[in-house]
Amino acid sequence: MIEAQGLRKVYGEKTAVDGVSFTVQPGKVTGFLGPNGAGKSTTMRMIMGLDRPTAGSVTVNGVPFDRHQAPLREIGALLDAKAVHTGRTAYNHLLAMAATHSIPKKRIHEVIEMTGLGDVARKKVKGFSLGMGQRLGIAAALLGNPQTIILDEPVNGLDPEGVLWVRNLVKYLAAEGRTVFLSSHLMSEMALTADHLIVIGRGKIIADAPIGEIISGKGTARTRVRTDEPLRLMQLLAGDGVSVEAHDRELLEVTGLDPRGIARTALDNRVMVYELTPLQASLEEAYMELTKDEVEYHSHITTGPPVAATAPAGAAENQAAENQVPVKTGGDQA
Ligand SMILES: Nc1ncnc2c1ncn2[C@@H]1O[C@H](COP(=O)(O)OP(=O)(O)OP(=O)(O)O)[C@@H](O)[C@H]1O
Repeated sequence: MIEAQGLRKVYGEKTAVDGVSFTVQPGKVTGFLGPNGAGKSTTMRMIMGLDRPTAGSVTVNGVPFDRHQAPLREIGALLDAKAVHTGRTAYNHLLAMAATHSIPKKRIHEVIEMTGLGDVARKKVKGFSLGMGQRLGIAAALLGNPQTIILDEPVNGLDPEGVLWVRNLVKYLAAEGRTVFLSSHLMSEMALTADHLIVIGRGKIIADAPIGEIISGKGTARTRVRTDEPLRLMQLLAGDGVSVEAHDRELLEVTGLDPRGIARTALDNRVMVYELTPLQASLEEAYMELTKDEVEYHSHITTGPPVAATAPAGAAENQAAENQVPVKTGGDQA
């Protein structure tokens, strides 16, 4: 378990982490999300005793990292895959780490096998690809068979097989009752991997909840509707807080009204509907909504969106249906 209490880190004028408190529970994969510069790496470094907090405290399995007699056996971390002596072979890198904790050679072979490094274990690290370096970092994190594992961007540079492997590995480790804390900017991957999320923005915790709660609490629920009178239904549904997009001649996507409300309107007006599918918001949408005011480094989109057609109720639908172009209509339009 990882427990942070009022954890704060100030670098000169910059408050990187602003008094955060959270608990990372065993038996779950906890994702750590936040925009660039939000304070994720600084928090992870403080957990690992690599940065001293300006205020507050953080413990790993009940004890601050630097008070553990054998820290590698308590917590394993991949923070920077490049922080390796590149003149050493992968095996010797692990051997040097193992020697500090009297970890037997058998365990080195186990983690090499587990991380798929068997063929390159005797090769010098300086020739390693990004993905091989990540695998070695994960091998090092697992070396002491620790109860708690922290991985900062573990899938960075991994091929699809490697991404799947990390996903299954962290789920397996959590299922064994270990504490797994990982960061990633890949929302789709996080959605498949994490049970719980902690979201940080500008050094402060902005969400700490099970992933399902975060998605349902922030994303906007939509409903896919199939009907043979899309234009009529579009006009009937559009109103205050309801927007409707036409996707093709028969398909609408409705935001702001639940399937029952859509069915009621269709029935009252004798419009036949032959599909009503609730669409769950994605983690990416929920995350963007959560962090929209917390992003320090904004991108500026210079090209327009691929689909530009938006219109008030009744205006552009005919054109859209003809062209089979998505078009929005409804009360939330400007
Ligand atoms: N050693 C340092 N000296 C000064 N400022 C620092 C230092 N380390 C981090 N910072 C600043 O603290 C803030 C938080 O940085 P941190 O690396 O923890 O963010 P992050 O969430 O990990 O970002 P990213 O997703 O880009 O890796 C940033 O504004 C960063 O510039």
